[in-house]
Amino acid sequence: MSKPVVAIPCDFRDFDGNVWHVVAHQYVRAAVEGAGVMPFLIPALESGNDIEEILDRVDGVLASGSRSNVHPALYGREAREADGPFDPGRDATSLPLIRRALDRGIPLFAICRGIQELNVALGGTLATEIQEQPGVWDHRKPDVPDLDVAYGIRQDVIVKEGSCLAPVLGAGRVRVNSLHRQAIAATAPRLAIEAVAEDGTIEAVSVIGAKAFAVGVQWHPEYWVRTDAPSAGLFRAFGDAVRAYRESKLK
Ligand SMILES: N[C@@H](CCC(=O)NCCCC(=O)O)C(=O)O
Repeated sequence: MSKPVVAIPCDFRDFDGNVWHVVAHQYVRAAVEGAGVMPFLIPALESGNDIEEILDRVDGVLASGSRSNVHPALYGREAREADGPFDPGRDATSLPLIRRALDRGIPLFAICRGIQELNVALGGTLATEIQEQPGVWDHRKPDVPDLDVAYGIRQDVIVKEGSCLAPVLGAGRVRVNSLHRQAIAATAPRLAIEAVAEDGTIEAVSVIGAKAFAVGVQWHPEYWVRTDAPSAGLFRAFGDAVRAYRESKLK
């Protein structure tokens, strides 16, 4: 069987004097090495992407992290300068891709910005600058040049008994990394909370009644997929779901 294909929505980024459609290498590497799938990078177009045509051609969707934030207007809030940076092309691509993948039973794995997109796509809201809330830790990306340090594993999340993730990660404490300043505020009605941090931050969700694997995590399993067992387990589970979906299409 040829390798299954997974759509990864790009960011629209401005650097080196041009604008680019990009995905960070760690997500591509984890898709290839951790999930055993072929990545298909989707341009971050504010209009022009045919979501159904894309989904006709893939066996999974991987919504990656990004320093940009989902635009607050998408969850009914006024946008302030501090809520940025924004990426309307990413929003316009990723949110409909998530919604329609769920409708069509195409496996979905949403990471960091991805879990926030999943929550907003299904009607939830986000909180920003969560470290400013009483009792909430600083979950932001450490301001260091070394990515291994920035993505260093440094906090516990507690995986709920009986959750979708419990068979993959084990229920209870799991060590993860953390690089975010936003988080789920109001959880979308169709989402079940799978894991939380000790400060109450929602760290993982699953889609209630999903036809296939449909999980979002706030941390970054892609970064240590080669060496960290929980990270590898998540990508293996996603890859298995993608292969099962592809086989079901071939029947
Ligand atoms: N922008 C959102 C999501 C954070 C995220 O995806 N972080 C990974 C990228 C980190 C970086 O390169 O800066 C938030 O801040 O909550």
